[in-house]
Amino acid sequence: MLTVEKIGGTSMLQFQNVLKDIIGFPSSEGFRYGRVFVVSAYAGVTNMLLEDKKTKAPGVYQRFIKGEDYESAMDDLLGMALDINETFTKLGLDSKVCRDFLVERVVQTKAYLNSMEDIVASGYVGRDSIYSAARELLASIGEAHSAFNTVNILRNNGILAELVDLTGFRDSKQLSISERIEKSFKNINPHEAIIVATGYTKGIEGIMREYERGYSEITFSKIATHLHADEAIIHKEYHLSSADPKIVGVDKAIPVGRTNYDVADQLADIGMEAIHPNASKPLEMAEINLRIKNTFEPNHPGTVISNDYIGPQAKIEIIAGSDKIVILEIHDTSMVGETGFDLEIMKKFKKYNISYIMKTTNANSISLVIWQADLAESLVAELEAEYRTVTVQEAAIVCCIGSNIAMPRILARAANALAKNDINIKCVSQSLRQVNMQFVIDRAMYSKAIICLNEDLCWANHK
Ligand SMILES: Nc1ncnc2c1ncn2[C@@H]1O[C@H](COP(=O)(O)OP(=O)(O)O)[C@@H](O)[C@H]1O
Ligand SMILES: N[C@@H](CC(=O)OP(=O)(O)O)C(=O)O
Repeated sequence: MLTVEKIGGTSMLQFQNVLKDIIGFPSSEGFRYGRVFVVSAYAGVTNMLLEDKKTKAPGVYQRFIKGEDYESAMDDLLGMALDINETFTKLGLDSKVCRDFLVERVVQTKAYLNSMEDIVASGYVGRDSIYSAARELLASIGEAHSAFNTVNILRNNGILAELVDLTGFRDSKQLSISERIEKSFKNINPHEAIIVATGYTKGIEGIMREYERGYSEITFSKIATHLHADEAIIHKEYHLSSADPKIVGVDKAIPVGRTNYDVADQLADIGMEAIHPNASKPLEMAEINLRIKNTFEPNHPGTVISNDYIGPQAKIEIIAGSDKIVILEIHDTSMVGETGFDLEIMKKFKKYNISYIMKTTNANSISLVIWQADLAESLVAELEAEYRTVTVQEAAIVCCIGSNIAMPRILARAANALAKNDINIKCVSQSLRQVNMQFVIDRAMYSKAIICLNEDLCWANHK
């Protein structure tokens, strides 16, 4: 049995639970090797290195690119990381060894950043490529720190453990992410020791550049497919739940239990943060099941995502959505009966590299939901130049998703739940495959909509 398991940042901060309940001790029941752990940085560390994921408060990287004092931000980061280390000494972490490792990385990174600053000032090299290298370099410290500590704690508890450092810190070889993973695992036998790999992988394409935050799930999914794992497991702060526990409350968030990769695609499309949008596809293609477990409920089997699962009863499994979208509508009376009208609009979307989330159409209008971050004023101007009316509204999208929702009344129930709560549906869509009903609503109503849909479609059936 070989499993590849990712441990999220919030769980890493509670390492006593990871050690006792997830990894265990050689003397404890059920302990086994054959496990590769891919670890994220401790929660908060990447925020300090780059910028806060939610509030965007600047970290070292943002200060560096703005020409501000990044060195003291780096010192603060080091202080915070060493404080985290202190909390683990009672678990067996060797303060001196772990401190020396971290200090060396931080000192060397400062030196790299200083040189980069000089190169940018010289004007000989483009800023963007230097900044993007700095972002990669800084991000890698978070996972190097947590992976190094993990191996140190495991060894000090009599557990055989090997570090696979994918950050390539002093490695000048130009390898892609997949090549580095392949090379690093060449002489590793996961059945002889617990393997701990950094969630950050250095590669010529740049894991930050390609996948942005949450990238450790990309490393995880690439390792799982490379090693042909029997199962890929993500250990997280919450179960994969019927709705975001932070919105509906943990008591109303029902663990999904089982679902399929079709549902995972729907979640990826709206950027649902519980799984990185690009992580599940390679696992699906390799026919590896993905299990999402709650670190703090170790005996609960969690949720298994597989290729062919169809729920035995028709039900909504997940309510998800986003309040970071806009709806764009093209209305033109010349559209009716015209062939290829949509094609011209799509050519513009392709030119701007925009993938839409939802599309609905009638005789003379086409509505598209896209990420607000993708909306370019010049695209709107181009559309306005060609079509009668172009409307853009900031909005939110809520989706009711399930592997088996093809049943009468379900759409009516969802619409009714929104109506009862005075939430107007601006636009609606459901494809023939019937796995996802999508509603565009007023942005201010987003949380209320998630709460009432979860209550009426998931919680009411669960009680
Ligand atoms: N249906 C859902 N089930 C579980 N979590 C969800 C769901 N929808 C949104 N989330 C959010 O996803 C977040 C997980 O974020 P992430 O940064 O990946 O955590 P971790 O540090 O465990 O990797 C949680 O904070 C939670 O609020
Ligand atoms: N630490 C990185 C990578 C990651 O995947 O973290 P987490 O598993 O905590 O979302 C980040 O914050 O983006």
